[in-house]
This record gives sequence, structure tokens and C-alpha cells, in this order.
Amino acid sequence: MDIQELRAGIDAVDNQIRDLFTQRMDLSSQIADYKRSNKLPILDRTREREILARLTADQDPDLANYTRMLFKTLFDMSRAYQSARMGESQQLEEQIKSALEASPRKLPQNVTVACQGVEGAYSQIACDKLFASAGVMFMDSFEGVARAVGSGLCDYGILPIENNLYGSVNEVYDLMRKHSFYIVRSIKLRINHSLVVKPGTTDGDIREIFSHEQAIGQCSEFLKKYPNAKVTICENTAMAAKHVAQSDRSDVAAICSAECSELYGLKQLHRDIQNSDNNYTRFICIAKDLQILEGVNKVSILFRVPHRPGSLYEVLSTFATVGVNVSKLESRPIPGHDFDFLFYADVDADCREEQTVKMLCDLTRCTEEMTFLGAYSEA
Ligand SMILES: O=C(O)C(=O)C[C@]1(C(=O)O)C=C[C@@H](O)C=C1
Repeated sequence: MDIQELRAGIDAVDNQIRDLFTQRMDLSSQIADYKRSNKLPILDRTREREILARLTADQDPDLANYTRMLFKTLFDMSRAYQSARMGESQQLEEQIKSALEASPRKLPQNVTVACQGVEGAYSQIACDKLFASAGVMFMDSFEGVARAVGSGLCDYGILPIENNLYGSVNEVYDLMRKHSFYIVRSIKLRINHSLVVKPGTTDGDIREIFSHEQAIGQCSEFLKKYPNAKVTICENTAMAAKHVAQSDRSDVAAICSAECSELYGLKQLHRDIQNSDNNYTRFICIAKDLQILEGVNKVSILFRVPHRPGSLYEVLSTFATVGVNVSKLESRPIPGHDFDFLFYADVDADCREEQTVKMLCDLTRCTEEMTFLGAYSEA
């Protein structure tokens, strides 16, 4: 066969592919309508896997790889078509616009705020800096804080998100996907830890040291001075201090703040014991509904991209196109999904600007999943 005949054959096949593609996209759009009415997510990975397995089962293995590539691209397009149909980006645009109109200008003051731990926790110190006269409700866990805000029990919640020396508080990142809440403010708190004991306890007595794992990590150099002491992790530094204060033992110590030491009647045996003086923790203030307060300059999002070359690049280039700096990019494995990761990004952008809203809408199209976590300023 000469090349002209072969090309005529390809043209005929291409016409069929185009017609079948149109037919497929039309069916996909009808599925989008069904999913919207039944509140189902666009992505159905099990269904995609089933299709790939069925189509490649009796194919030559070399060709099967190409079939997989072709169909993964078709799924990407199908999902993008569905999300445009479902108006995901339009919903986001409307949500931001109505929050800009309805939000208070500043954080209201006579409110109830959920913090994890007990009196004296660093979260409470962060809360006191953001709210002059809030009622604080203490929760057992970070998840308790997210739940208190989600259920409306508390107006706001405070959660630690990262420490510049010890890194991210992974549990809080995981909560962002599990619970629906928005970041409305963030605050950077300088953290100075002390080693505290009951009056009378001396350095030589110490056999066990209690604290939160982040504080233990931040004081790892100092802890080398106590090779014989057991280090025990607590939920929170304030809980560690309370535990030491209430213990009958005189061989225990806690790592916590100076404020906490005073609150529980303990003595600071050593101050500023953290590995570096440049020790900061960022806390986020969360609310159930989106609130965009005055002076916002940061946006946080959570997203998932397909496993194909260039998919993360596409997201990053969306930021670059509008000249937006990415101040943080963190990836977290998705529980129950092998080697599937979620990305969390903080970007320096003003949500009151049209181009930021457009950028966020573009992101809903080039990601498999995109959650807008809020627009806020950092103190
Ligand atoms: O079957 C579905 O649920 C669809 O939405 C269709 C489709 C596809 O294009 O085949 C698209 C997205 C899903 O992730 C799975 C499959």
C-alpha cells in the first residue's frame, strides 16, 4: 500500500474517532448532570481502573501501555468537561464574591473559640493575641477543634499548622480534607520553651520529661543533657505541665511555655531551651463559613493532580502566569490510596482582585480535586 492509501485509511479512522469522542463527551456530560443531582463526586477512580483493565485485558502488552495513556487522557478531558458543566469554577467565584460582601471587616471579639489542650497551651496564647475578649473552649484533640467549629459549637478554632524548625503539623493538614472549614486568619508566634519542674526538683532528680512531640523536636539538642531521662510524648505542652504539677513524683519535668509554668505553679529550671532562638509556630484561625476579612494577602488551597507528566507543572504555571509567589507547597499521602498525594499550597495573592479569583477558577479545571481553604492575612 502506498502512503496516500495509508493516510486515507488514517483519515477515515480519525473521522470515526472524532465522532465517537463527541458521543463519549456527550455521555460524560449527562453523567455530570446525574452526579450533580445526586451529589456525587466527579472522580470515580474505581470506574476508571475497571475501564482500563477491560480494554487492555487481551491486548498486546506494548499496545496496552498506549491504550492506557490514551484513556487516561480521555478521563482527564471527560472530568474537565464534567466540572465545567457542573460549574465548579462558577460556584467558587460566586462563593468568594458573596463572602467579600457579607464578611465582617475584622475578627469579631465576643465569640467562642476552640483551642486544643488545657489552659496555658500555645494555641491559647495565639488565641489571646487574635481575640481580646473571647471565651475559650478547650478540646482534647485537633480534630475536636475542627468538629467544634463544624458543628457551630464554637465560632472559631485555633490550630497549629507548622513550625519553622520542626516542620508541618501533619495531623492538621489531614484534617483540612476530612472536615470542611475555612482559614480566616493566621498568626506567627515566637516559641520559647522552658524546662519546668515542681519546686524542689533539681536537674539531678529528673528521670522523665513530658511534652508535645513538636516541642521535644525543637529542644532535641538540650535534651541530650539528660541521656538517662525517659522522654514521654503528650497531647500538648500545657497538658505536660499540668501532669507534672499534679504528679506525686519529684523526678519529672515538662517542656512548656513560661506562661504555662506560672499557671501551674511550676519552676523554670532552664529557659529558652529550644535549638534555635528563631523558633516560630504558625497558627491558623478557622471558621465554618468562608469569611474574607480586610487586609487579606494569602490564599490556601488543597489540590490533587493526575499522575501524568506535567500535571503539577500546569498548576504551578497557573500561579506563575499571574505572578503569584508560592510561599508553601506541601504534599501529604491520601489515606487508603497507595501513592496518591494531595498538595497544599499557600500563595501570596489578594482574593479581592479579579485576577486571583480567575486564577483559582482556572485551577479547578487543571486539577482532579481542588478545595479553596480560605483567604486571610498573617499577623
Ligand atoms: O463513569 C463515571 O462516573 C464518569 O463520570 C465517566 C468517567 C469517564 O470519562 O469514563 C469520568 C470520570 C470518572 O472518574 C469516571 C469515568
